Amino acid sequence: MTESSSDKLIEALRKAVSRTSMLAEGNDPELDSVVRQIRQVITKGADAQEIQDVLNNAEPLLIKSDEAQSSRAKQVRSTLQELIDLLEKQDSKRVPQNEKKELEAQIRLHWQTPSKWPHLLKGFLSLAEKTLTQIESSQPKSSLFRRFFNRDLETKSQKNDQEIMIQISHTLAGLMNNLSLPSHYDEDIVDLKKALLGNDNLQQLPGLLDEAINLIMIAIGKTQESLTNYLNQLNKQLASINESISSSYHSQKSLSVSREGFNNKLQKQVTDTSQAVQSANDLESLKTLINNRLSTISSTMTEYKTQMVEQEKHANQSISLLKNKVTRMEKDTVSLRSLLQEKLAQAMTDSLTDLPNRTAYQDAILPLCKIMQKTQKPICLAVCDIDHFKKVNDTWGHLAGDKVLRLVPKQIRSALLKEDLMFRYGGEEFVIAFPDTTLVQAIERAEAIRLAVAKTPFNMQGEPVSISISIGIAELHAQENPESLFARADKQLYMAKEAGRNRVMANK
Ligand SMILES: Nc1nc2c(ncn2[C@@H]2O[C@H](COP(=O)(O)OP(=O)(O)OP(=O)(O)O)[C@@H](O)[C@H]2O)c(=O)[nH]1
Repeated sequence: MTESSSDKLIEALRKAVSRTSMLAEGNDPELDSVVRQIRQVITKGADAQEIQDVLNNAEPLLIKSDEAQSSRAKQVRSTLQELIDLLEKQDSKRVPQNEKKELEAQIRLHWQTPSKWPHLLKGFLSLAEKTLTQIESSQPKSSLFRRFFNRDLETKSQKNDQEIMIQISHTLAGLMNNLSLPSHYDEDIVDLKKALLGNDNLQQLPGLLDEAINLIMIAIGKTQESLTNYLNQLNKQLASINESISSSYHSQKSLSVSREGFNNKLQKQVTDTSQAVQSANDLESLKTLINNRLSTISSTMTEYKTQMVEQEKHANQSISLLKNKVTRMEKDTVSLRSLLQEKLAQAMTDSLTDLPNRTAYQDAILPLCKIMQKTQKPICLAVCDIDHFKKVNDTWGHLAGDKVLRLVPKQIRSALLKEDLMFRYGGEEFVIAFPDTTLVQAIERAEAIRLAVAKTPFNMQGEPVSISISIGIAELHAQENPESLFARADKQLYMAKEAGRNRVMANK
């Protein structure tokens, strides 16, 4: 995993966790589907960009849900306060002030924490009981507490009590409206609301209050279960980030000390987070804990990134130096190679005729013969020599001789196929290789060459001069080497000269 994608992933996870309280609720079907999507993306180990995209889509819903939760919390706070006020209305002197102040302090502290709502409601229940007990002891005949549990005859004070009870019931019913529970609890809520609103029996109030608390507990319980699953997945994600970084660290041994420190640090942070998640037991503290942990991990990552950027800078500088050196070396090699090729070509080329020279012949003839032998194709060699060339030099001068040496190969070439290879073997001697050519075909070709030269009108200092060539030919035998082939062809040339020149002789 690269640093930037790790950063992105950390950022995405941070965002996800900052919404943990909403993600865990699972009460809004629309939000539920988004939450499921987010979890799937995280569980399958998608990359940071994918997670980011899903979270971005979820953002408006999460904000909406966040606002809904905040308004529910406000509703809970005002409901509890209304319930306390109702008790006070009954008989302010009978409400135990210490307990009341304690309960109000608890409400101020915890009204925003859903997991504390049942606790706050129980606090109210206990305050109500204490208040009513005191009323009972001071008014034994018309005890509200007694009437709470035993149907009594209607009295003036009972009337008052019933009014208060109705108000309490309505207040609780209002709270039920705002209690966000999964849809399969809808029926329970409706039943409870009906019971609360239609209730004229004081005795049933504590039971209804308990039922309300139970429903809240169910909501909170579900939230905690979802949150625990979510955090477990999150924890696995953190461990996998750690593993990726750790394996990436191991694969780059050169960046040793700083990376080792970073790796240990990160590993410890992830382990700590894992342990802390296990031991945390309420939503709010889990949310804060994960946020803090991720923030620490994020800073470690940033620190690591800075170090890596620095190291990368150094590495880039070295690489760039190395690259320049290699480029220079490559350029040198290219120019050296072309110089070498040039020299080699020069060494292989005859400067007077521009034909491949004897060295080139020796380089080419062996592989050529081998290929022909291997493929069982015929190959013939012709050795050509200008007749009485010494006389040309002697009569017309060396420059005229050079001119003849340049013109004769051109005439020879005119009678060759493009596959045929011609070399200046030395002095006034040329060698021609006829690949894939039988002796009969080669003799025909040589005859054409001889004629082409003989027919060419050479002109020396304004005088027409006849030039001819003699040719000796041999065909390569199976297993024969090029030296032997040349020797047989050369022998035929000698015989052609002996026979009177301007002729082709072949070793049949
Ligand atoms: N102008 C010129 N003459 C060359 C060159 N190379 C070799 N020669 C001359 O070619 C001549 C070859 O002579 P010989 O081998 O005796 O040949 P030849 O007797 O004249 O003729 P044949 O008996 O028919 O082969 C010599 O005089 C060499 O000096 C060259 O590059 N330029």
